Amino acid sequence: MTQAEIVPLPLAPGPLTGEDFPRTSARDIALADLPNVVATPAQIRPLSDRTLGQHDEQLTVPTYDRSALTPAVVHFSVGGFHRAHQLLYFDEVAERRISDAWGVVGVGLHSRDMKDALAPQDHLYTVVERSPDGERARVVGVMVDYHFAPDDPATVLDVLTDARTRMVSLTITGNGYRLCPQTGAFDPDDVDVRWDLANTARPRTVFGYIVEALDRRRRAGLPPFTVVSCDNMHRNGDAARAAVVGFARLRDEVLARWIADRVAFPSSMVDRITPHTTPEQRAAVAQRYGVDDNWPVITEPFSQWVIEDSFCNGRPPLDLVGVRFVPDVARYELMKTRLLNASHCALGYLGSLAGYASIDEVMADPVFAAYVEQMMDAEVTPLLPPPDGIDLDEYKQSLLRRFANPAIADQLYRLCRRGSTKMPHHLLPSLREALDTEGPHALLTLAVAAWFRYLRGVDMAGRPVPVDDPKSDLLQELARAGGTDPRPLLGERSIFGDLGENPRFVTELADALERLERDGVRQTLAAAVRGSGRLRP
Ligand SMILES: NC(=O)c1ccc[n+]([C@@H]2O[C@H](COP(=O)([O-])OP(=O)(O)OC[C@H]3O[C@@H](n4cnc5c(N)ncnc54)[C@H](O)[C@@H]3O)[C@@H](O)[C@H]2O)c1
Ligand SMILES: O=P(O)(O)OC[C@@H](O)[C@@H](O)[C@H](O)[C@H](O)CO
Repeated sequence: MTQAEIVPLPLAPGPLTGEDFPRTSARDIALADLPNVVATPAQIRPLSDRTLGQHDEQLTVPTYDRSALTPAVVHFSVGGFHRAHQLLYFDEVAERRISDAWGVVGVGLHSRDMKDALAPQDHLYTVVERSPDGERARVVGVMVDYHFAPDDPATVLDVLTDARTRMVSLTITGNGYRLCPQTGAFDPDDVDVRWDLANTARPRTVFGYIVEALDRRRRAGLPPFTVVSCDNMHRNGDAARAAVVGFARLRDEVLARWIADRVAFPSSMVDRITPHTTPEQRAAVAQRYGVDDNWPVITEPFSQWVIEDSFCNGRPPLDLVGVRFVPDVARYELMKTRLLNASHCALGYLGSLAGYASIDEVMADPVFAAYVEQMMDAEVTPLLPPPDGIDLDEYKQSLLRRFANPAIADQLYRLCRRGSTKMPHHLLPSLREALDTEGPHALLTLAVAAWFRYLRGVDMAGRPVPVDDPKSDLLQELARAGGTDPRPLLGERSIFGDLGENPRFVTELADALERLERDGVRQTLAAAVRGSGRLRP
């Protein structure tokens, strides 16, 4: 294979450059045009410790001694995002010879797929960063082991109880916390929670594992580990604390108090848009880099991680590789979730109803691009706390560019999943605050209308759209029953709180639903943003 023209990778856009993933690693690679020459089947080699370095020269591989890594982090739910984000930072710590004390052990709870993919390749995998200008690929080596918990709960508990384990991190999705979105209370009646209380050595939930391991550590006189949530949720550290302590309380009040006093639950803001890997992308990675990776990850160049500086068993030296430790992460998290994640929800539902499949297609439509820019500027930004050194205009412009990145073609179905968890965290708070303060909110209301319409399971042309939500049965039934009357759905107080009792909002939402039905998505959006100067009449 030939070396394609190397062009320097622009740092991720926007004023937060200082916190972006560093580009100065010893084995840092430049963004390259896609190689023209592809590997022949004979040149494609499986990924393993033994074959490292036998792939295309553009594929950078770990240069550190993987066998020297100490397993210190246990991560629950290793999906695309964990592999594109947290593991890369830890990989960088090892690669720069900052420390070999922060190896990561992955744990899966629900599917054996990741174990089947990673175990045969010594837990190595490829991350490909793609931008419109090109891409670069890197093999990550910092994952030292992986367990599928239902196969071997005793081993997972042993690893968690091991004195070398100093941090446990989570990407278990918002639903995994079993907290009521409105009250924040832990659900003691969850069927898996009940199971875990009766089967402490064979838990099903993350909390069953964490609490049993903390109990064993307490009894053995070992210090606890820090629990770091990396899920997109408001104050995700508090959510993790509420769930862990809430679960422990159901077991043993003394243990619950020990956990509440001794365990640190820092909140974090995490950001890197990471779509699901498609079979075509896997094949392209094999052809371009000569590596047969069972499950590569495709992601964007931008990456950001801001963590509250609160650790109870040593802090990993992540500050040396671009992570920002701060006293309070709230303003970063609000900026990110209410601008990025809320926009993802809005564009996901509106774009899907209009027949689009990926967000770059949506952003290429000027009506949608103007809509989301206007929603962020006029309706969300005025409600955000003072940004403190962050240029919000630049930040929003960088979001528009990131959404429009055709090289990752982020799937709309991914953005539309779990609306019943995401809308209450990312979008409804802005809407509620705008209503309370008499602020503009027509575009946020349209996003809610689009979600309601999406829940009927078909787009505006009658084609099916996937409704992937833990509450899908109930929500779909209510959405279909209501039609353009939002009241049945708004009656779900666990999601909407008292929004359904605001007559003004109910009328506006009904009107938005009727307009979507009557005029279609594009025309409704165009009418809503016209006058902003962003869209010509
Ligand atoms: N993909 C991104 O762009 C991105 C960026 C920032 C944050 N995140 C967050 O990371 C989390 C995972 O996202 P992903 O993109 O890796 O998704 P993914 O679909 O690739 O992986 C999700 C993982 O979570 C597990 N999971 C699902 N429900 C669970 C539950 N109730 N309890 C425990 N585990 C559960 C799945 O088994 C899977 O391993 C989400 O909360 C997401 O908000 C994702
Ligand atoms: O992963 P979810 O389902 O919580 O949300 C979908 C996307 O909005 C999200 O994954 C973003 O891509 C991510 O938050 C970017 O950092």
